[in-house]
Amino acid sequence: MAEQRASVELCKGVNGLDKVVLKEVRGSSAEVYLYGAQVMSWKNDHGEELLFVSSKAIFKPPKAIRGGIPICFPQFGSHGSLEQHGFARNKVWSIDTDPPPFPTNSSNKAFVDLILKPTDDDYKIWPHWFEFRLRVALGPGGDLMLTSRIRNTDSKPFTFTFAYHTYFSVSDISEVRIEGLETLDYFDSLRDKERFTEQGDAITFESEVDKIYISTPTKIAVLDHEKKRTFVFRKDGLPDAVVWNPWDRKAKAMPDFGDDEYKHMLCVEAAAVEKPITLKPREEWKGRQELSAVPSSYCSGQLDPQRVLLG
Ligand SMILES: O=P(O)(O)OC[C@H]1O[C@H](O)[C@H](O)[C@@H](O)[C@@H]1O
Repeated sequence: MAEQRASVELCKGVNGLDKVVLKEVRGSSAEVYLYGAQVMSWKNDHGEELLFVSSKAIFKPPKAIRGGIPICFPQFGSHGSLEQHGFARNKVWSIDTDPPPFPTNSSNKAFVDLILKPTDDDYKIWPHWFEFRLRVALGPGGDLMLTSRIRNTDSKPFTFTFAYHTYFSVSDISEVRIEGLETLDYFDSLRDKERFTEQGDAITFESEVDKIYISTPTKIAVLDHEKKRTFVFRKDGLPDAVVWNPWDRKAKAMPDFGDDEYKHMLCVEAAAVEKPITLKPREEWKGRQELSAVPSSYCSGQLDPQRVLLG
């Protein structure tokens, strides 16, 4: 049998938008659109889609695409004077053919490097020169790794907030719980961004949620009982975690989101919001999010969050 190789291919996606398709030896894959540097698909080695993309998503600039992993930069949400979630998700990025080296060995991964540099028009909106490099990599086991490196190429400092706005695909939101955020403080965006403390239990969903958990552990688990699947979420350089589900009322109000789709998605987002990041000239910041999807049979048919979180 011919040896399977990891592959990276540039091709056309919805509406002729450029996308890069990453494939790994055991069959997992990921798709990254140059529009927004947005991961729009992540499939395991059985070909099952792990990310949610709305059936009503609009693949047309200048609006951000509803689903996948949009990048919120240089502003998360409405925490500043820029448009909601900043402009990085509305820009066409380029393939970076000569990125500065990474300290880790990437020879056994399918990956692509993308870059965003501001134009003169962008500079008018946010008057700072920077280079934003994103590496999207798929590990041999199907793990999806996103690494952002943002460098200040200006002569004055700048400050930003950031999030990997990850839309997970779930069987039914009422069957899902998050482990790893209990007892933490959070800002509740539905209550004037006021600060509260989460109670001791795992987080479950029965109404709209829009919270920014502050200084979370680096590892979080999203357990989907019906699918018998656990997403394990690791992050680095991104102290906070946003959790969002619009529920029925807000779903109906969003033109690019189906009325019932809130049942099948959950956003959990590695973020830096509470303490904005400041970069001096020539300084670089790095923020990483790593996702894996583990079948529950991994734990002998039992979902054992302690093992998932500590393992
Ligand atoms: O509709 P968007 O601009 O993509 O934002 C979608 C959502 O993103 C985040 O999760 C925010 O916390 C929410 O407040 C916001 O509604």
